[in-house]
Amino acid sequence: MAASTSQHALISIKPAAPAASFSCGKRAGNARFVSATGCCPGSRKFGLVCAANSQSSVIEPVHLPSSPESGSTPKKSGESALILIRHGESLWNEKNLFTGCVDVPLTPKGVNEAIEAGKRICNIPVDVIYTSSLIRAQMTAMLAMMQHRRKKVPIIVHSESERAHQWSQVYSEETKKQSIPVVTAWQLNERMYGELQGLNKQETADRFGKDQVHEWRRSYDIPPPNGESLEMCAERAVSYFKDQIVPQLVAGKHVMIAAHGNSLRSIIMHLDKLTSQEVISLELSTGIPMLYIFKEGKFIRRGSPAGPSEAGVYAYTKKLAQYRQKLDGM
Ligand SMILES: O=C(O)[C@H](O)COP(=O)(O)O
Repeated sequence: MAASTSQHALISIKPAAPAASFSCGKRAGNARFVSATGCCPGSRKFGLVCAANSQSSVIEPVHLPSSPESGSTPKKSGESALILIRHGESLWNEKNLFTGCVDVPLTPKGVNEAIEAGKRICNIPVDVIYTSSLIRAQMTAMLAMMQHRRKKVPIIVHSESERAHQWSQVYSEETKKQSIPVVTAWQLNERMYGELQGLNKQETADRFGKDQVHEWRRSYDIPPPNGESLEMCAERAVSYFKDQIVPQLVAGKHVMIAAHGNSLRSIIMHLDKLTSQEVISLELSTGIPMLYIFKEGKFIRRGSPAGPSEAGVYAYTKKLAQYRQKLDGM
């Protein structure tokens, strides 16, 4: 199997390994997730506190935005929207370099992708945004939200120190209603690509063989040299999703996650119950939003909203259609 690029498909399941068939909602086979048991040393590196210590920064955003009167989102509606978006093209995507946890910004094309992604989701409610601690995901989230018709202001929640937290408080309830908290979490970072970080993907394939490089890039449990496998990435990303993000959805909050090819692959693997064989073929394009509806404890995949007026998304759920009508009336 040739090393595949992840640039051309929204969320495509390619015919990869023999007998790997994809069916949405199929039970997981040998996919397994282990809860993170401690703080990643990387949390210090990124200047962020670990999940266990950052409860307030994650929980607090629930109080920040909106009430139904503010044109925001219905509470306890029994369903919530979950938007996943891989960051737009980065400078190292453009150069075809392994990036991992190296913190590089978007290219102009990536900026455009983020803006276009924002247009696709501009009618879908968002109450809280989660991004990784990396600038390419944060830029994508911000640029996308600039397109939203509700025109709320995304505000990064700073939790790196008590002072940063205190000094970024907002003292107007009205202003808070017009804001969307943006929670940054290292757990959503791209998989750490180890000694491949900074290497050219094509040159690496030429040197080590394309099968070896494909195994490093797409297998579930084989890590690149001194890096994280998808399984290791899932241990932190899926644990964070379950511990911090699912409670928001359960509380009726609509959530957007801007993250990375592999941290999102691990979350999608969990949501769609893909097996470790099936996930090999899962590819995510840069800057394409994907919508899930969380209802009665289940995640229903709705694909990618094709545009701001895509009928299917709004026809599918009454609540989204009502939200859209409200925006039309504003
Ligand atoms: O970290 C990277 O290089 C990319 O964001 C993802 O790379 P991959 O498609 O090789 O996993």
